[in-house]
Amino acid sequence: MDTIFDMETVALDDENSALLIIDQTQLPYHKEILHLKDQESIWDAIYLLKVRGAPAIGVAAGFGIYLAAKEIEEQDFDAFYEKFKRAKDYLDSARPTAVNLSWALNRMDAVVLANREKTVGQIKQLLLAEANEIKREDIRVCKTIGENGLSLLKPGMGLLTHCNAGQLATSKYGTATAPMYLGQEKGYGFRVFCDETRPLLQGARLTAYELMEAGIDTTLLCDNMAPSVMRQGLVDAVFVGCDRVAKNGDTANKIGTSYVAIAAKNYGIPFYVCAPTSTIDMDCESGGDIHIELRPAEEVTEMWYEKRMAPEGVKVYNPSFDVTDAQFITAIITEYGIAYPPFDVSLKEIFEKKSKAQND
Ligand SMILES: CSC[C@@H](O)[C@@H](O)C(=O)COP(=O)(O)O
Repeated sequence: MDTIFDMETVALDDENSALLIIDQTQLPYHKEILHLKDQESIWDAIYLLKVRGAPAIGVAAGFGIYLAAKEIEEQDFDAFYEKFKRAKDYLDSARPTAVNLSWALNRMDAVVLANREKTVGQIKQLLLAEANEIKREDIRVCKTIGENGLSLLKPGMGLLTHCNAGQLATSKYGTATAPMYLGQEKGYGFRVFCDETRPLLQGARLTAYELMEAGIDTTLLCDNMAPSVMRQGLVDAVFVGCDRVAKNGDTANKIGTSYVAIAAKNYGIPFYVCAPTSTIDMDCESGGDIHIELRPAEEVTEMWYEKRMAPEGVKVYNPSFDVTDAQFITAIITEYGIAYPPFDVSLKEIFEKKSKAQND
């Protein structure tokens, strides 16, 4: 168990009824696998960002709700479903912004409802199969996003990313990092700048760590440095992940993403959002409808310091995400192709392509 690539971000130990995750709050210095056996610890792991990143949260939710279902003793469908629904709503409340959490739980719910004529034992087996499929799909989807993203790049380019939309935020490859990893395999020699991403430093602790483990030329930036390196001509393209993309292309991602997008537009640098279709919410009209998670003040004032840094009693505003307006986004890279503005048209086409592929 040497590098992050030998470990799985999220896995199921069915025999011992446990969800296994790498504790991301301990990285990069401690590689610890947590064995989560009850719903409260799974909820906590999501809320406390031990498992994080939209796709990885979705995979964890799939396995998590399967484990909850497995524990339900009732054999009568209605009694089983009542408890299942309660467990689903509970997990769904762990974090509000990444749509993959409710997307995965709704997918599992649909399996239960479509099989109400079967025995509860059979339904549990179908839930296991669906949770495994959510994970397998995530791996396939990230690889295809990587190939689509790489088609836009040339060897030797300078790339910039914000937050962690890497292997640790997904089951494999990541989304924004997938073109970087695939490029590395082909000897593209990218130079990657990663923003530290305050307040939780996912860029410094996680992205820098995983890119370096893959042997990629990595430079860490404080969050206020991106415009400076862009002005010096060191950045040819920006790649970021996302937590929810609205129908019009407005995109919620980790706080700070929107200012990177605004700076990129100012310097004429393409700004790409890497989005599995599971993260595109066609029921959400625009960024204004996205629920932005507010997190505890201590993450800003205390968490990364030996003693409290900010004055006692200061008011703190700590939103976890911001919305990048569609006008600053050059393209949205999905597993079904690359969507260009106007996004209300191109995203619709992406979903038409998806439903055609699923029906063929
Ligand atoms: C492929 S992960 C995409 C996003 O989920 C990621 O960039 C991000 O914003 C994660 O936020 P986090 O609060 O760490 O879960």
